[in-house]
Amino acid sequence: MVRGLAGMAGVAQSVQASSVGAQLPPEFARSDSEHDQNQAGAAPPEIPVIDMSLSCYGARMAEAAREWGIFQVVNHGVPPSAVSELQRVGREFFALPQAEKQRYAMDPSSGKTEGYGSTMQRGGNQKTWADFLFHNIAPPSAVNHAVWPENPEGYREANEAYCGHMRRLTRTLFEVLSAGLGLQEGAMAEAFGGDEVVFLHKINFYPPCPQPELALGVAPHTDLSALTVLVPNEVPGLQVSRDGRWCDVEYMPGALIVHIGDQIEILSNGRYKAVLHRTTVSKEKTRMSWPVFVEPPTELVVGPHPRLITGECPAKYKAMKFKDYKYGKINKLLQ
Ligand SMILES: O=C(O)CCC(=O)C(=O)O
Ligand SMILES: [Fe+2]
Repeated sequence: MVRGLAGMAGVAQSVQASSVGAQLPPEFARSDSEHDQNQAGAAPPEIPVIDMSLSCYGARMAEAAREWGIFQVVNHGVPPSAVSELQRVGREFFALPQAEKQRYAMDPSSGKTEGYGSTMQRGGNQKTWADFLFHNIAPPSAVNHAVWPENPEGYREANEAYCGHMRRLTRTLFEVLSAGLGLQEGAMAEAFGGDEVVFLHKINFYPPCPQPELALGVAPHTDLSALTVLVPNEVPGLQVSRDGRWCDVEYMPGALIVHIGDQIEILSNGRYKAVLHRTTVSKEKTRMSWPVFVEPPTELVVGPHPRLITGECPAKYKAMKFKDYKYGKINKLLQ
């Protein structure tokens, strides 16, 4: 499995600034192995949609986490106004002049992993067609408001309001997914740090690309997080790998997309699967997405839950501090 990482090695130059020519600059071209594996024939299977207002949704959600590692949720309780306000401030931030966005530039080489940047992946040889903004939104001890944009107006309020909804939704997802493993409802929340669980907000901005069939917005990867809750805009592009083919995630107005990340796969000792995914880009349209990565605090050790290690099913993963896992994955030392 390719275990790349979305968007950690940032460079200040923006993709938006590169998107003027008729041809794709060569450093953005996909490698051969990432060209479409879609075969002709049967229609690809559809990503599960879970209606959280139904009484029996828990079993379906657990099944989706086992079989797919991704699902969409509807009737999730996050008000549409909170989502549209989050999208508005994100759109308006990316519409600001380059110099203003640059004030928030990230610089991972000096330890500044939050802020604005462009993705450069796989040893820096291949760029992906995306600009982004990263910052923590919770808990308060992990938040640095200096990297939150001052403009547009309402940016902070929109992020804080959305964060409250993410905390509530995540609590429910953790409970349901714990129960699906035969664990106590509170097991997952506790294993990922209780009130100290970290919410990292990212905004992805994929401008129109002159040769979209040659480029990718985000290269194939699984998320480092425990889970990720993502709002897309209406432009399709997210794909997940299933039985050797890439399946499109259909845009469903009002739905949120939940990815199982590496930490839940590890905690569940492989019963739930972190989803391998990537994004394609469009020739005419700007795609945007707003993922919130729900992560353990950096010093917390995550490993398979003791109740899920048995004689028949020994531990499949090494327990380690989240910061060591992150470092290892970013530097491709794992696997
Ligand atoms: O834009 C998307 O839909 C997915 C982005 C993604 O996978 C990521 O930022 O980790
Ligand atoms: Fe991702």
